[in-house]
Amino acid sequence: MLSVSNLDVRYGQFRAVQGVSMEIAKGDIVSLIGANGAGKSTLLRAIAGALPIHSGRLLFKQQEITNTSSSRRVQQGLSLVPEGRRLFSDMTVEENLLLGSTVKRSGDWNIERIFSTFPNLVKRRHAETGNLSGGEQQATAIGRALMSNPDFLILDEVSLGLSPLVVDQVYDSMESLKDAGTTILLVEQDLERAMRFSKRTICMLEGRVVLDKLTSDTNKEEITQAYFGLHPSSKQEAS
Ligand SMILES: Nc1ncnc2c1ncn2[C@@H]1O[C@H](COP(=O)(O)OP(=O)(O)OP(=O)(O)O)[C@@H](O)[C@H]1O
Repeated sequence: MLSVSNLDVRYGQFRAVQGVSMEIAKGDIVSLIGANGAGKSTLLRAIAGALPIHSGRLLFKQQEITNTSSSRRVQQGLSLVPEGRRLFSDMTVEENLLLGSTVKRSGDWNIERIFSTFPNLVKRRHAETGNLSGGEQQATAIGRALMSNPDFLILDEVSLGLSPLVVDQVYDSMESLKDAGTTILLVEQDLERAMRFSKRTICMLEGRVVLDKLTSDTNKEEITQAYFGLHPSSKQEAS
C-alpha cells in the first residue's frame, strides 16, 4: 500500500528524517515509536504531504506521490489525524465531521457510522468541539479523517493529553477500524499499548529507522534498547 524509499526530510540544513525506507502492506497495523525528536511526526507529515520531501520516493498504491499535494493524497485514500487534533473549536462535532467529507471517496464510512463507532460523540453531536473533553475531541478528529473513507489512516500521538481510561476507549473504538481492514500507521508513546494494538513495530532514533519487526517477533526489552540507541544495530545505523 505504501512504499517509502530512502526518504530525507529537512528543516533548513537539519536532517530530521534520514534515509528512511519502509513497506506497509494493506491491512498492516504499524506502531511508530521513538524518543522526543526522533523524527516520527516529521515522517508522518511528509507521508501525508504536509511537509516537502528533500530526497527519496513515496509510492502509494503503486502510484508516485512524492510531490503531490496533501489534498490529492486524501483523494487517493491517505488521511492524517495530526498531533493536537486541529479541530475547528467553534464548530460542532457534526460540522467538523462533515468537513472531513469535503473529499468524498466511496466507501462505508458516513456520519452515522462514525457515531456508532464513537458512541461517546452521540450526545455531543451539536456541541462545539472547543467545549468537549480531550477524548471526545480525539474521537472527532479520528472520525473526521474517516469521513474521507481512507484506505490508509495515519494517526499522530492518539493518546496525547488523555487519561488512561479515555485512551482505552479511543483504542477500543479503533479495534473496529482493524476489523474493517483499514491500514493504520500510528505514533504511540506508550510502548505496551503500541505492542498490544499493532502487528508491527517500527522504532526511530535520530531520524533513522533502527528497528522494524513484527510485534510477535520482538519484545519490550529489544524495542527499549532500540529506543535508547543501545541495540547493536541501532548504534551501527545511527553512527
Ligand atoms: N518546524 C521545525 N523547524 C525546525 N526543526 C524542527 C521543526 N519541527 C521539528 N523539528 C526538529 O526535527 C526533529 C524531529 O522532530 P519531530 O517532531 O519529527 O520528532 P518526534 O519524534 O515526532 O518527537 P515528539 O515525540 O517530541 O513529537 C527534532 O529535532 C525537532 O526539534
